Amino acid sequence: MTFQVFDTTLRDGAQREGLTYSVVDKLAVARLLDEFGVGFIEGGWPGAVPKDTEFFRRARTELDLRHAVLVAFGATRKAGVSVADDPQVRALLDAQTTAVALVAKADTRHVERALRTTGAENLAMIHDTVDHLVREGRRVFVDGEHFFDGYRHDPAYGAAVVQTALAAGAERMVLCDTNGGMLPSQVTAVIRDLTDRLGIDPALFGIHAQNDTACAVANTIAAVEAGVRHVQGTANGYGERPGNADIFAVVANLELKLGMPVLPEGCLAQMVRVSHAIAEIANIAPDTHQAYAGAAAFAHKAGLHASAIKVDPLLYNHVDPSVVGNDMRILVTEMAGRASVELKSRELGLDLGSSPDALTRVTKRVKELEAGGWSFEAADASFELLVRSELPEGSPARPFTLESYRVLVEHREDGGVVSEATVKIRVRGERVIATAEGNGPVNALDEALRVGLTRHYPQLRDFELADYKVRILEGSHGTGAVTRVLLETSDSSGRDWTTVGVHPNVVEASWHALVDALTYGLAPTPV
Ligand SMILES: CC(=O)SCCNC(=O)CCNC(=O)[C@H](O)C(C)(C)COP(=O)(O)OP(=O)(O)OC[C@H]1O[C@@H](n2cnc3c(N)ncnc32)[C@H](O)[C@@H]1OP(=O)(O)O
Ligand SMILES: CC(=O)C(=O)O
Repeated sequence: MTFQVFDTTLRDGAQREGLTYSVVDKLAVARLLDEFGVGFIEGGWPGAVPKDTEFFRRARTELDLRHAVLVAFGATRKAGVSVADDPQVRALLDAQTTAVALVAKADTRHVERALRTTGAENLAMIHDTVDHLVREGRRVFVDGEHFFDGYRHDPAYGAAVVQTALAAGAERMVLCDTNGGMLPSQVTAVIRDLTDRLGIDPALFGIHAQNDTACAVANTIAAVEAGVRHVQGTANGYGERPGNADIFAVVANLELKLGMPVLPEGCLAQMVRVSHAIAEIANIAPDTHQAYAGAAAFAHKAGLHASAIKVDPLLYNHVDPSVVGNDMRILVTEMAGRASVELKSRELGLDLGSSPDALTRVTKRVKELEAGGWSFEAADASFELLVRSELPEGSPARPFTLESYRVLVEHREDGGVVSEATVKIRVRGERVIATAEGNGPVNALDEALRVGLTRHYPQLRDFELADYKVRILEGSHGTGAVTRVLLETSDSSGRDWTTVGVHPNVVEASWHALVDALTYGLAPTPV
């Protein structure tokens, strides 16, 4: 039976607190999911959510999906109502998708207490709705809500729901862990028991796992190992409460661990791009530590890791990062050894391997500086300048030498606060005194330096201070607190680079980061 990858980013994913898609967002996410190669995209609940009705209307002309089938989601008919007269069911047909997913109650406690009807009427609701939609030419998937809880409570009723849905023509019966409370062993036990009880192929089942025990991906994989051949999930695990099974981790595990080619050729490598693009649309910062797709998924900090990676990257990576479109990164911190520093330098295009003394000096220097509060992990440009200073060719010359700087903060009677900075510097043999105002001391210093330097370095006009982060670090070993500043600079060519400065005084810490930023950015040979 064909394996089905069913994405519900636009339905269950949209149930995440704080996430709201516009119709245009939904169309863009659907295109991305299609590029990732999922087989089904559940677009929302037409008739219940006006935006979803509109999404399906526009999808008809604006989406040209290559891999995926669009699915409209809704509920079984209401109790005591004829299916043909149920406006929600009508709305599902009006969405004009080839496939429909129906949520159906599968737990007697929900039937009796939430639906306030009988088990027999709920089975009739399932039968009538599936039958009606199939007769209207739809492929129908039935999501058995609270299936696992319900089955553990009353297995005979859970089995009756499955039989009813499949007999009425449902293509797959999706077993839902709606409250997300299952563990993998419990998922396996229910599927085995259900399969034995009904004597049917578990490939007819699907799995939809919420993540309340942080086991959604594991539960999904357990279901597949028990024979299920339809998996549901969402991009980056977005969803109701803690979320849903992360479709990226599910698919990568299936392809790379279980050897099941569930995506079209070449699509797995789109993962990181698609994951980040969807995060961008959802306006949620990508989770750096997300398995497979996170920027830190293959980032190595420990010196011992790096020393083995130098021999063979796979010694410390569970898969080759490039198969999911990710990269391995070496982080240089206080935990670095010589191998980490050498590999990181190589990543930056510098050869420390043939200068063992320089390698030792840089490693020692990194450890000393990190002990004093510096952090090179996110400040590649400062690290690169440090490495270059130890190489025979030396670091790029500072674009100026400092005589002094001074910063004033003026609180004005009208409530305005203005900073003013004066720098006295030597640029190419010339003494320059420059003054500028800014909205803060660092901005004023940056402006004053630009005033003083731009005549000699016109490209400075193109530099932009993109981000500025300050962290106060507790003093250790009896020293006072220090301030660490991370400065991100960018230019119009798309280059961006981060520098670090540390000092008890925040302005001086910022100054160090600023000087590194200009030195790096103005280096004659781009570094
Ligand atoms: C497990 C899941 O996450 S499934 C997805 C859930 N998603 C959503 O709920 C998002 C969209 N929902 C909505 O916009 C609204 O809840 C609507 C339009 C569906 C319903 O709104 P309302 O008519 O105001 O009803 P309300 O939300 O209060 O209650 C749901 C109704 O559906 C009924 N219902 C619940 N589950 C089912 C089901 N599986 N099959 C049929 N009817 C159901 C309830 O009994 C209740 O009926 P009642 O109004 O006759 O008591
Ligand atoms: C259908 C669904 O989202 C659930 O049961 O969790």
